[in-house]
Amino acid sequence: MVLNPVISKLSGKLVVLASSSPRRLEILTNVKHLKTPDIVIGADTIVTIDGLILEKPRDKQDAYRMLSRLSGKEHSVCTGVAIVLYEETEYQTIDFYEETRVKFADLSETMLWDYIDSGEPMDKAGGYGIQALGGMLVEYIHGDFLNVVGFPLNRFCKQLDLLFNPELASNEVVHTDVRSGSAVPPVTSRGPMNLVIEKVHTDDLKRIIELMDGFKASKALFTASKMRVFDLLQKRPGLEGAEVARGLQASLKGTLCLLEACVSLGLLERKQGGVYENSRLSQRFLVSDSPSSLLGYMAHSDETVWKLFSHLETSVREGTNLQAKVSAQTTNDLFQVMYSDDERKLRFMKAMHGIAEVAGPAVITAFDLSRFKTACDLGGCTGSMAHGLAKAYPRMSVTVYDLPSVVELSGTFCPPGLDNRVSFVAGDFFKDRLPKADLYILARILHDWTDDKVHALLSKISDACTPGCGLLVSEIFLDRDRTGPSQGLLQALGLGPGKQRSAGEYGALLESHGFTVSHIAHTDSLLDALLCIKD
Ligand SMILES: C[S@@+](CC[C@H](N)C(=O)[O-])C[C@H]1O[C@@H](n2cnc3c(N)ncnc32)[C@H](O)[C@@H]1O
Repeated sequence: MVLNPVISKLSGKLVVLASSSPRRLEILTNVKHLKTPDIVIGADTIVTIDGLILEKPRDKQDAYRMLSRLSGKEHSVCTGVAIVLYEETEYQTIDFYEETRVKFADLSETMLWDYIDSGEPMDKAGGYGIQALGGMLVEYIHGDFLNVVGFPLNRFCKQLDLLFNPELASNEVVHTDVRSGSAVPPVTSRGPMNLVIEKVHTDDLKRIIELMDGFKASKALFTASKMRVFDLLQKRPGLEGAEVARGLQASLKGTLCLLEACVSLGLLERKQGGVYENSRLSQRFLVSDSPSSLLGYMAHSDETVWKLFSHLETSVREGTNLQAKVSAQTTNDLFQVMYSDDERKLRFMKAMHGIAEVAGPAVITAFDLSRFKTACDLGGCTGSMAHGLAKAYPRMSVTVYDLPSVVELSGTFCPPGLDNRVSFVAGDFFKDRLPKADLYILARILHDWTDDKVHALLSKISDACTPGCGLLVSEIFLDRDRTGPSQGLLQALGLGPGKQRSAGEYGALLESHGFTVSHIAHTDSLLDALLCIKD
């Protein structure tokens, strides 16, 4: 096909590219000169692999997750394009998508991080740009190269050809939607230019509103969880709104609003006949008897964290920690504050248990720990991680070490059958002698403490270790430049005296106590992990 005659159909017309992508703008402006307003072209590109859609990475960690998922595999790049053509009082829409298969080479950690640190992945679907540095990640492609860059020019021209030369239309399937101005009067009365909402603006607007409304979504989730909406619908799927209201002993109007909000958030589904069912998400995380239930974490977030965050401004202004703000206690030990109330303590333990059950398996299996025969999980709380370790490593015995008031309640969380290899020891890891072990674990411990306290604890662990002993640290690792992940940076806002750190910062602390970092794993789960060995 000779492209130029087709594309020249656009000259003399003002074409609005409804996309913020500079790459699409470049592809289109290279082939035509834009003048009068008649056509809007919208396009968006996604990358898909193993049934997952990868859009633009939120932050470096997200880019890392995407690129390591793509490493060594073939994936699809799909660009959807919509062309809206205005002619007098009518407009016509054509939409299509183009798919290109791309195979990535096996990427080393260094290559991945060098590429992420170049900053290139951040505004690109799938986290790479094939036209620039990202080209070095690619082994081969099948299909249109420009489609991977962001705009399938060849297919676009074919569609224009069909549009301007309909007599040449082949059997190709084109979705065309012609509407008359009289059918949609408000549209035509405003004129075509008013219809052009730049995608960049709508995306930005959506993002900012989403952030502003974040608290409403959280509170709707907390409330539905607290009122056991998901448990009710798990037991009795397919209830109507009025039946749910009766089951919850709540008002019909309020219940319907809550159910509809939950549908919009993907927590519930409304089926034919207007009945409600749990979505996959709520079946997995919001039902009490699910093994991955996060209801405990939800209650802690609602009852404790939510209240703390209502003091955020004061804490930022005064530099005080949020815990101290609400409790009026002078101690810097947030656990003394947290555990001063039994109900709050149990809620906290349930929260820790829920997260450990969900995120623990990725940490436990991030490295081969089979050479360690005894482990001690310092601050191991309910023993969730310890039971996971004992299950994953059948020759390992694990001691859970935590404060006496925690150990006295941890029995209620124990799964049956494994108790002989998991034991609990009560003590204070800053003051008391640590149990002997080949492997020590600090899961979500160090972020709660200042550097001084971290040094004190690491020094005790180092003294308890013989050469070859391991220490596994699991935390949310911040990116090297502290620009993400936001989950870690938001957690830092609610911390007491503690601090979020990068893997490099943890490594430096550990090395100052005679440990050598052996492996770092950025898991796809909530927590990352670092394994180091005593010199
Ligand atoms: C944030 S939680 C993490 C729990 C668990 N490691 C996990 O990942 O689910 C911190 C734990 O450290 C324990 N802890 C705090 N101070 C302690 C101390 N001085 N000695 C022993 N354990 C302590 C707390 O009781 C709590 O269980």
